[in-house]
Amino acid sequence: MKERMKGFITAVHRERYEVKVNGEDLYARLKAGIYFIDQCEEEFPTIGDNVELEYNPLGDCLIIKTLERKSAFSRKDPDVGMGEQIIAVNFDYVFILMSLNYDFNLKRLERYLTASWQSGGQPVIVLTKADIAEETEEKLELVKQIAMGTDICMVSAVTGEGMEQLKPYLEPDKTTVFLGSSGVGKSTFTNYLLGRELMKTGEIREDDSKGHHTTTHRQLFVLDNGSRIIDTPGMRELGMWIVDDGMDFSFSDINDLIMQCRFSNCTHNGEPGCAVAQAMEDGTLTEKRWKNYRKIQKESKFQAAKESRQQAVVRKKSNKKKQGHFSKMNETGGEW
Ligand SMILES: Nc1nc2c(ncn2[C@@H]2O[C@H](COP(=O)(O)OP(=O)(O)OP(=O)(O)O)[C@@H](O)[C@H]2O)c(=O)[nH]1
Ligand SMILES: [Zn+2]
Repeated sequence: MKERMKGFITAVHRERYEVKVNGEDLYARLKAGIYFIDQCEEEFPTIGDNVELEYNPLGDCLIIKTLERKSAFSRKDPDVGMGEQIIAVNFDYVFILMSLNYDFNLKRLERYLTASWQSGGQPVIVLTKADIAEETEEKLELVKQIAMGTDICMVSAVTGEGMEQLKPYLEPDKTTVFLGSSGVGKSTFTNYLLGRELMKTGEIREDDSKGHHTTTHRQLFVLDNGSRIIDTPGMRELGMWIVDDGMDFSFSDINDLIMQCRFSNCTHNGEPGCAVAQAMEDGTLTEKRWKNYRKIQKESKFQAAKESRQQAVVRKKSNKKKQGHFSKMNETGGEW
């Protein structure tokens, strides 16, 4: 019997995982007989996952089980039918970043809050760019009205003001993810917390199967006190998705109903076998909630269309400045 151990995934490469096992960094692979079989019951591990593995003193360990997650952000993945794409797991806090100027949008904040509560993590509202904000008192009042008890911090990554308010969350062994639209200052904020240039230190050199070096971006950062930050590209996209199809997060009960309608193109206006109508009849769905769903759905479509137009403009501008360079996109993000 091989020795079994528990580990924590700190990085995901193409086929290998970096795992912390009893304080030691090891490489691991998925055990094929468990993960690559038809009807595999294990979730594929991702950064932040706790796993069980078979220790191999001579080479890569073998991951045999993905342990239960205490929190997760996922998204329905259109490429895998009904499948789900896991974005981040096992975080304690979700910092919802919103800037106090261009990005200030209460509807969106509401959506981020709902998504955060549903993820199992605890949201904390972080209002960024306090150094250049105007009408801060008024805005803070508005945020308080929808925050419903969620802590609110106002910070600047440029002057450092307000940062001490985040200390109670950024504790050793706690994990935080950031949620927010492009340009709110996530990179600047992460750099501030790390106290160094992320782009310079965040790169991993990896040998691919043909011996070429590839560079990927590190996605789990450990602050000096041992507190962890997960920063995956998926978390960045999630911000946009929540605004796009916020429905998937806030109204999962209604989504489940809609999937049960007899006709896949049911408009829920009296068709036979409509699960929405049925639920309203049994009283499991109130008319008020249904109306609210319809209303937000309409707004979210409108908002998504507006944002994709804005994004297109920003992209065009930044491509002109520098052919699609990523860091340039970050900078232009702050201009609108
Ligand atoms: N004045 C001021 N500017 C800031 C602050 N934080 C970020 N910025 C600026 O805002 C712009 C966008 O910041 P980023 O950190 O790149 O934003 P981001 O959220 O990482 O953007 P994406 O990478 O597109 O998701 C940059 O020009 C930053 O210099 C702040 O606290 N105060
Ligand atoms: Zn229906």
